Amino acid sequence: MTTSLQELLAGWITGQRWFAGKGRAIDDLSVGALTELGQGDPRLVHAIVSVRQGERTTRYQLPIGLRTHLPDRLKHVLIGSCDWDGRPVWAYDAAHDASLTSQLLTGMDGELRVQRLRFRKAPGATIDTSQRSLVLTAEQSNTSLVYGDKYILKLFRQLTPGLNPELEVISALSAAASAHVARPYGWIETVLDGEPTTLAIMQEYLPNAGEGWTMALTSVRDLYATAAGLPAEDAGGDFAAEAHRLGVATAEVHRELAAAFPTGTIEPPEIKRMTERFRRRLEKAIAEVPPLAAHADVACAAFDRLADLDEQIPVQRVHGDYHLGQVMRTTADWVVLDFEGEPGQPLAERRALDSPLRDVAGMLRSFDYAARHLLAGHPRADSLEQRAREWAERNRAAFLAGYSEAGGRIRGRDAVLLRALELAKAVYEVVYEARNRPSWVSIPLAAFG
Ligand SMILES: Nc1ncnc2c1ncn2[C@@H]1O[C@H](COP(=O)(O)OP(=O)(O)O)[C@@H](O)[C@H]1O
Ligand SMILES: O=P(O)(O)O[C@H]1O[C@H](CO)[C@@H](O[C@H]2O[C@H](CO)[C@@H](O)[C@H](O)[C@H]2O)[C@H](O)[C@H]1O
Repeated sequence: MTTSLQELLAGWITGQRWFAGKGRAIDDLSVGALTELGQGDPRLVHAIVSVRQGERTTRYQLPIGLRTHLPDRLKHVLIGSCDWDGRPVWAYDAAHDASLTSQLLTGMDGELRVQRLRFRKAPGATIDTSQRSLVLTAEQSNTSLVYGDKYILKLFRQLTPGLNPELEVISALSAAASAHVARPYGWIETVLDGEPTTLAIMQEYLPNAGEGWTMALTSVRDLYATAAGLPAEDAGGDFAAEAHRLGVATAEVHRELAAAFPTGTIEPPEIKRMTERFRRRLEKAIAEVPPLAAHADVACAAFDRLADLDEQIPVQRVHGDYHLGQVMRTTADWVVLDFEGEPGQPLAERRALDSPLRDVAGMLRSFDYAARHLLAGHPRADSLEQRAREWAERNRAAFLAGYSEAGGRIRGRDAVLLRALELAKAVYEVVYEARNRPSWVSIPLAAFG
């Protein structure tokens, strides 16, 4: 008896890093759309599957490879054996097969349409279809393929109907000649629930760039290793000049976003509603992570002060999930990645206008994270606490100075909004860490001190 592709997928999908419903049984897996992207051997098939677990149904995108003979190099991504067109074949995760992923490049270059799949090329782009792909090992909720040193293609695994905010933003900023985004080359889309839905985005790959988070940690490590008493500015690997430059880049990105998309203001009654939302999230977070209760008064005091703010707040499109892991330093400047907004939020919310200070708050929190995350389990944690504080303060101040000097607005009572946004982000982080990295919960908890 042969196993159906459906049965194979149900057994395989739960073990994938990007599968969001780990730990819960699958009640049903159905293949919603199956598109053959070729006829040969190997052959590429694009599947969209719906996975029902209890009340929740989630759709995932799967590029599946089919071969009659499976080479050793693909055995680690085997899904199983099934019948296809009356013949037994091996099915495997095609993201790892460069001889099949090249079809994604040629598809975009030729603006291919197959059934409901539509391959698109960015205006004015030329795609070099000879590039071969490798899967990025740090894959998390999505799968990224790097083609040579030219392109990076992000395949969204979990699908949400609608235009992806990332594509919308990088297309607009790239058209406005921004120095702070990696230019788009193409994308793949389909229609889900009647809405055009982005399946993958291909951007320029930044081959010699350093990740902001890694660079910041290198600096923190240097400071920890420096003799006590030596000020941060005299320790090797000081990051403050980079933090300042990042502040400048952030203000420029905000200016570009404000020029490319609508802007507005929110009035005091809406500000009150916003603080009520913050309070509700705090209550839910406390129910999930009880140690947060000890800090509730600090957060509530900040939210109260915001609720009393009797002035308008300017709003515009923002990044929405801004932190050091989302920025890369090229030899020329800082480049911002991943304009997708906060994962897990509905698309409408992720595209909604917001205060640019929300991004500023996100990055300020990230400096605190970088300073403290090496403390967990460190034998000299107590004595290094002061150094961590010093590093965070120095880089937060440099970032804010760069942001203001480049025209980013932080004046008057903006500090009240910034503080409330920082603590709202810390509440989000407490829940995020409790779910994903429980040993890190102490980092956002320290934000309420
Ligand atoms: N244009 C790029 N050039 C080089 N590396 C990139 C580029 N875009 C992303 N990366 C690398 O891929 C990682 C994940 O990218 P990101 O867009 O944040 O994906 P995810 O949504 O899965 O977190 C980044 O941290 C970075 O190391
Ligand atoms: O996966 P994304 O990059 O979209 O963002 C999520 O994961 C981030 C962690 O990787 C998380 O950020 C938190 O940890 C960072 C260090 O790893 C730190 O710099 C951030 O300040 C902190 O919020 C992010 O919140 C989450 O949405």
